[in-house]
Amino acid sequence: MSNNINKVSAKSPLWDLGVHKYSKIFKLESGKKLRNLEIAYQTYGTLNAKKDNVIWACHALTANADVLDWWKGLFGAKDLFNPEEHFIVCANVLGSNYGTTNPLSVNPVTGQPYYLAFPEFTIRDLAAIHQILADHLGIKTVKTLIGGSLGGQQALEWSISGKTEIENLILVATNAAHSPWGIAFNESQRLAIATDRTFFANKPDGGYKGLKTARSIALLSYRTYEAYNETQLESVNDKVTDFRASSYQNYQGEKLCKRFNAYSYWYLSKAMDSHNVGRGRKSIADALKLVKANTLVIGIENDVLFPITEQQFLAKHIVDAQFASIKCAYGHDGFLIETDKLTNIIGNFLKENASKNKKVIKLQHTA
Ligand SMILES: CC(=O)SCCNC(=O)CCNC(=O)[C@H](O)C(C)(C)COP(=O)(O)OP(=O)(O)OC[C@H]1O[C@@H](n2cnc3c(N)ncnc32)[C@H](O)[C@@H]1OP(=O)(O)O
Ligand SMILES: N[C@@H](CCO)C(=O)O
Repeated sequence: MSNNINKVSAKSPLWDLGVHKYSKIFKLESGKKLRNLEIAYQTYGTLNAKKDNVIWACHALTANADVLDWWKGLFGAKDLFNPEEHFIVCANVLGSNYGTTNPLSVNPVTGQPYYLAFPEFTIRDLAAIHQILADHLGIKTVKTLIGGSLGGQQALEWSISGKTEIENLILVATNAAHSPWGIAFNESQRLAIATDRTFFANKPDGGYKGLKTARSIALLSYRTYEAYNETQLESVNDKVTDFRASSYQNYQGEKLCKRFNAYSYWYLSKAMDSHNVGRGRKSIADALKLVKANTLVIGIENDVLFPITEQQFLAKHIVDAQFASIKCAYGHDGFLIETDKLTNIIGNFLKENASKNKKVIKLQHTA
């Protein structure tokens, strides 16, 4: 975790730790139990007296709690979501190797790391853990909850649970249920990991080569044909081997292996597969009607992993939701990169809603 925790702690006496040790047993959606749950999180800025300036960010598959690092341009000192005005919270998700309880944590029952004995978990479990952290921090209202991709899945589930008041909900490049296409991509990545026999050896770098291949596969769903043409096209026509695109796939695979591990990747990709807001509820559309927040759904026009039809579906079924799309040659990963466009769209949406809310309050007052 980054040093920001200490910097923030020094400024704010309210948060002296970046890890919340949950004292109860955490019951997963599956019914399985997890003891000694630890939630690593980062906060930036100060919670105001009214406790109404909370911006809560949910991260995607391989990021961490340091949202000012991975979502720069949207989150930062001079950005739309800044610690001067807002109290920004970001929690590392269950299963991730950036501080929250994960497959390499010690299982208190055996005294050994879990590895593949870690229980499977769902997006709904991740949402329940955000709730635990909000309770711990004394947060009852979130001004703006935002997430992209797997982060958007969590934000949506948390909003549907209705346990914390969410004023504004921003869903980016995400969906109501993970698609057969998305699950197939994730399964292909897990197949790659499982072909690496070291994955079953229970050591921290187990499945390293498998993870490298998995990231290479995943990248094809995060980028586009155009993006590869733009960045990896050869400048000469006489090559028959050693292509730039090949080197790029290798590089990206290795880059992830240096900061992540195959066990976290395995479990988190399964959590993504589990996402379906309709599970145990009347239908997906009915579940979406439970969202009470002012909602903005943003899609990326050439996203092949979470196609824009999925965000249009969300916007159609969430009551009074607004929809916007952005163009980005990158495709899906554009949600991490196109921060100027996101700032513009989200900034306008929040301004509009602030004036709408003011109008409502004024009307109630004069009535
Ligand atoms: C501790 C941490 O880092 S955790 C937090 C960081 N990660 C996250 O938050 C997860 C989400 N982020 C991401 O998925 C990514 O960072 C993204 C999508 C935002 C950007 O992806 P990037 O990999 O930076 O961009 P892109 O796909 O353009 O690749 C550029 C990299 O590939 C390298 N590259 C480009 N072409 C080639 C090639 N032909 N051969 C080899 N390497 C190449 C570049 O040199 C560059 O390397 P660098 O990352 O070491 O600077
Ligand atoms: N590129 C993202 C996954 C896509 O949502 C990540 O590595 O977290």
